Amino acid sequence: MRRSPALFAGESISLDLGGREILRDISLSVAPGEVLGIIGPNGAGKTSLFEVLSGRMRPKSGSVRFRGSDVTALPLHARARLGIGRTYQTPVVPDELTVGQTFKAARQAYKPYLTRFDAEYGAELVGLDVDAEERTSSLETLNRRKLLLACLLMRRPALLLMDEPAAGLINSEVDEIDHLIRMLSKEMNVAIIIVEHRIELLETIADRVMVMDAGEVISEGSLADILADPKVHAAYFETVEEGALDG
Ligand SMILES: Nc1ncnc2c1ncn2[C@@H]1O[C@H](COP(=O)(O)OP(=O)(O)OP(=O)(O)O)[C@@H](O)[C@H]1O
Repeated sequence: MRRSPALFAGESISLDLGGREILRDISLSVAPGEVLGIIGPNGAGKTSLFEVLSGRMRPKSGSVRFRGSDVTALPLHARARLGIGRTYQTPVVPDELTVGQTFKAARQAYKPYLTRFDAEYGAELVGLDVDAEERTSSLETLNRRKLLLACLLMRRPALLLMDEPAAGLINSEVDEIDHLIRMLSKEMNVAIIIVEHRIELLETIADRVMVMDAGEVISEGSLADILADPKVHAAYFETVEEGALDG
């Protein structure tokens, strides 16, 4: 299959933290509209890789490229302005604010300031149906995730880095997130890199999957390819209970 040119790429990324090697020579790329899934046992380095890709950490070596430019030296907020959005494993909302105030803060986070219509567009995309006067602290996990995602989507990002977007959700809610990710990638051409523990979620949404273990990429390909890879089984069965990769 011929792949479209990369929108975003990490090239030979290595990272040390606290004197330990956390990431070693990791390369990846994603094209517009493509979903790349990243899995790996606990401590594999998935979140650390996101820190480097999003601009919260500088790698020891290697580079990050977006739309052909080297963005390795740009911090998170500068990458956000270019069109890179990131979501976190825990959906931390601004507790003191209402939903409406949160949208307003997001609209005015940086110039050009967005309008109410942009905020409505974001809320509509994610299907967020809550009162603007409601406090964000009273929202359930799914609506917290939707609110934070809406705040990103109102700026129409070209790339989303999503760290376990289904964490803390029940099955029907996971289906909603799954549907949303497919809509964003396939209908709106957003490139998405998603860290996910639940392999069944990747089955329906990921075009390709990359497996990490102990700071390295140990396998890459379709979900069927990586599930058939003995290296992946070895990495999982050494660290998680037997049967985690079945089904
Ligand atoms: N600030 C830090 N200083 C030192 N070591 C760190 C730091 N942050 C993470 N690590 C270590 O880096 C390794 C990779 O952690 P990371 O959180 O990136 O893995 P992960 O694959 O996201 O794991 P999980 O699935 O449990 O979230 C772990 O061994 C962790 O202890």
